[in-house]
Amino acid sequence: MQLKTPPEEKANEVRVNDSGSDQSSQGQLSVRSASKVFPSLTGEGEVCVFEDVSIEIANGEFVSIIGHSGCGKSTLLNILAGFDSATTGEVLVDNKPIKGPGLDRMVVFQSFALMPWLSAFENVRVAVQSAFPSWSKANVIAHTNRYLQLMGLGDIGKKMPAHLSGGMRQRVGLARAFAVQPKALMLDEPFAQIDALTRGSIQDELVRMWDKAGATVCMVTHDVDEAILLSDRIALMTNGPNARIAEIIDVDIPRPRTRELLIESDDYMKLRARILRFLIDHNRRPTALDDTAHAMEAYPTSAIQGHVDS
Ligand SMILES: Nc1ncnc2c1ncn2[C@@H]1O[C@H](COP(=O)(O)OP(=O)(O)OP(=O)(O)O)[C@@H](O)[C@H]1O
Repeated sequence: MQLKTPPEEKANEVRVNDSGSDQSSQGQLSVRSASKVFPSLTGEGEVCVFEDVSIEIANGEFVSIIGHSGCGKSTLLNILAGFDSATTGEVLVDNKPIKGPGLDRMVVFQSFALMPWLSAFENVRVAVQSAFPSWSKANVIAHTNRYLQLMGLGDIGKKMPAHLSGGMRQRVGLARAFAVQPKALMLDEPFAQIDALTRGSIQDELVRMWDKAGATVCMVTHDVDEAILLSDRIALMTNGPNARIAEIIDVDIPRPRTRELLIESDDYMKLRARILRFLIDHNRRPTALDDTAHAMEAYPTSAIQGHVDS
């Protein structure tokens, strides 16, 4: 079985973009002893969502974060994206403090976040133009078309987001994110609103793009199978308030991974059981959900089963 290029090797690759200039694929993310405190929603006092969270994500690595609702996964992603800041601790990209959003870190949201007044093509083109202001118009258009095609969107560029399915919209979101050639990509439950069959093919496209682009990826998901299918490592968070990263698990399953191979794999089964056990043990309502059947319901198998069934 062929192994994917290791992250450290990918990190050393030099990509040549359409402008002809070299762009190294650096994108190391560091979260060091970070905490986040919000004013309480009741208006009284404060709530520490997570505390003492530390994780180093290497250049080109794909890391997923899993934990129960409210433990602060999206908050952590927002901090990495620069939309918010940690209350204490350090959050760095390539060893430099993150001070705000930037085109070196693109975010793909569950809700797609496309500009509804622009066509699919324009959504991507505008981002490419902002990222590479010195490029000629022809280069920007060619680059935009290339990424639309890579996501299987060659024919739909003129369509408006409202006229696209959820799967198509998310393909545009991913094309836009990768077209900017960011150092790091934050994915906030990117497939949550997409039906299981479409999800499988977009996940495949995501892996293909990621493998080509060499960007670091940090993804939040509730889907255990999706995390195992896509990730190099999976960080498991305890419940909030005061959530922490309890453990970070290596996914030592060779790439390329297919759903068919995964369901035959003992390593996959063991890993899946380990993560589900963690989630059951950390459930807020242990008596109501303390069996695997309920956990399977809460953490769907769609990423694997949906595709195999098709
Ligand atoms: N701006 C804010 N002000 C106050 N509290 C906030 C703010 N943003 C998030 N929170 C609180 O922080 C906690 C963590 O929210 P967050 O969305 O990061 O959790 P999550 O793990 O991503 O949850 P889910 O899986 O449901 O998306 C929640 O209790 C939420 O109410």
